[in-house]
Amino acid sequence: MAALVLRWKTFKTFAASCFHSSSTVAQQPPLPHSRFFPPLEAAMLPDGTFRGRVAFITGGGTGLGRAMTATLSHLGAECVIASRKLEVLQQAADEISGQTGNKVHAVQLDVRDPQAVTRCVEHIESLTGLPDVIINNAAGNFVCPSENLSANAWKSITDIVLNGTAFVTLELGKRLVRSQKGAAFLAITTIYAESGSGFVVPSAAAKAGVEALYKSLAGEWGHYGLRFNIIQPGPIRTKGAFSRLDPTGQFEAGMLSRIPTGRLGQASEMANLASYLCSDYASWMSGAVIRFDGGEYVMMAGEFNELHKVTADQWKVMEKMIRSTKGS
Ligand SMILES: CC/C=C\C/C=C\C/C=C\C/C=C\C=C\C(=O)SCCNC(=O)CCNC(=O)[C@H](O)C(C)(C)COP(=O)(O)OP(=O)(O)OC[C@H]1O[C@@H](n2cnc3c(N)ncnc32)[C@H](O)[C@@H]1OP(=O)(O)O
Ligand SMILES: NC(=O)C1=CN([C@@H]2O[C@H](COP(=O)(O)OP(=O)(O)OC[C@H]3O[C@@H](n4cnc5c(N)ncnc54)[C@H](OP(=O)(O)O)[C@@H]3O)[C@@H](O)[C@H]2O)C=CC1
Repeated sequence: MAALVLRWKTFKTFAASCFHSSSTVAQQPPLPHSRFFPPLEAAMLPDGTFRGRVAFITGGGTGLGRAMTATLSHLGAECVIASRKLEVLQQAADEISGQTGNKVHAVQLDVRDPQAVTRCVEHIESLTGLPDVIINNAAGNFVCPSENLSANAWKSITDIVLNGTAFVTLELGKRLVRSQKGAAFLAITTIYAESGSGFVVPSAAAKAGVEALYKSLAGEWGHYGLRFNIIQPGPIRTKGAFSRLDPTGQFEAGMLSRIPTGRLGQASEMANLASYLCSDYASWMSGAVIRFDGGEYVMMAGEFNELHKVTADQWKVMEKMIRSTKGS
């Protein structure tokens, strides 16, 4: 019994030193040069930009989805947010609506279920009419060595991200086409949709599929008045992402060091970009893929960017060696 208690105490100490939910894991401060890149939180578009418009946001009750909903609502949109946890959605809807004075509706939906998507869209149509803005933001993800992934784990992520986005996009798209009503679609993917990434393979594959879906429909459905754009965010602190991708917090410092702007992104910045892309100010933008990552992608890709570590003295030595080399 004593041994069991000791093992439990040891585990609790380990857990306390590891898990995000514990107060012992400090968030990394931004790097000093991030002062050159201060995030602006206020909505950048004029008041009323979305007045008379309806926006549908999947996963709109938490994280980035919630921030995008808040900004669109602030700019005058009537919003509908949908995901699995109705209580979370309802609380977000009430809080946002309380702040903006505009209606926010909460609708329970598991995007993996095509029949549920159809029912949800029927409900939205009767509630607000077909939306003018559709943001496919809902996602699932976790880090895991691929040799440990079960078939169901693969299916769970790809069903939410790729199939869920396709079900929502096709169900709404077909109705918009039939009604001859234009709309702006936006999908939230990630920078590794382009490069691929180990340890998040189902997410990488599904997000790449979402990008192909959106770029394809931008070509096919433009003449129906439908635009399709994509944002690839870099790291922005949300509970959903960080708890599943860096549960111990140990990778955050390394991540910051490879972001040239020296800080994580903020949800409000992402919300401003999303609002712009879904607004009439961007009516000539379709099929665009916007990387929004503080420069992280190119920093990781550039073969020589490691030379940041070279000191001034080391550069002198290296330069001397290079200059003294004659011929090949
Ligand atoms: C080096 C990196 C440094 C720092 C990174 C930090 C920050 C982030 C930077 C960039 C982020 C870039 C991209 C981000 C993309 C995102 O999508 S983030 C958003 C994440 N949000 C969510 O995931 C929210 C929703 N998620 C969920 O609901 C669950 O996590 C879910 C598992 C996806 C789905 O839940 P559900 O209840 O439907 O599923 P389960 O029944 O629980 O599981 C289904 C099968 O999956 C297996 N599973 C679950 N978890 C794991 C795990 N951790 N490892 C392995 N397998 C797992 C589970 O066992 C089931 O399979 P089965 O047992 O075979 O049945
Ligand atoms: N934060 C970051 O650093 C980055 C995020 N992203 C992307 O940004 C988007 C938002 O992520 P973020 O806000 O960080 O994380 P969250 O976990 O907060 O957001 C994911 C949302 O998806 C919803 N969701 C999950 N599964 C389903 C489902 N089956 N049906 C309907 N809704 C579902 C969740 O709600 P519920 O549980 O109620 O269903 C939740 O609201 C995602 O597309 C993510 O891939 C991309 C790159 C970086």
